Amino acid sequence: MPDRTAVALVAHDAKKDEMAAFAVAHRSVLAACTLYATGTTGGRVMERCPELAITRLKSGPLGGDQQIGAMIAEGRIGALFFFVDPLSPHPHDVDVKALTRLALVYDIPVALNRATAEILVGALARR
Ligand SMILES: O=C(CO)COP(=O)(O)O
Repeated sequence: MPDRTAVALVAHDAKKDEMAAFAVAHRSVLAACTLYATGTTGGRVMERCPELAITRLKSGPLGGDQQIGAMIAEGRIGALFFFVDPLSPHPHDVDVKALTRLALVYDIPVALNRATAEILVGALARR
């Protein structure tokens, strides 16, 4: 069983402002979770929410997406918030695909956009 209290935050560059705003809006729910993030996303969220303890992994293009994917495979992540930019090319597109694929393989809740994230964070709040 995945660690249901552990949450990963990932956002493409064009979605980082949205991820930071999402974290601000739901900081109390997120504070009750064990938080992991890819490097730049984690930095941006911590700028806005310095009270959140976030373990920052490598930046996505440098392996951070793969690190989170490996944690999912190990049962160490219970939910993934991954704000995807569908309108830009990404040099590490294969890593992005691998991360979302592993989230499906291990059947963890995944929010790929803000609308779904609002629903998922509500579910986390009720746990
Ligand atoms: O590239 C990413 C997702 O694919 C996210 O990585 P950063 O948070 O380091 O920008």
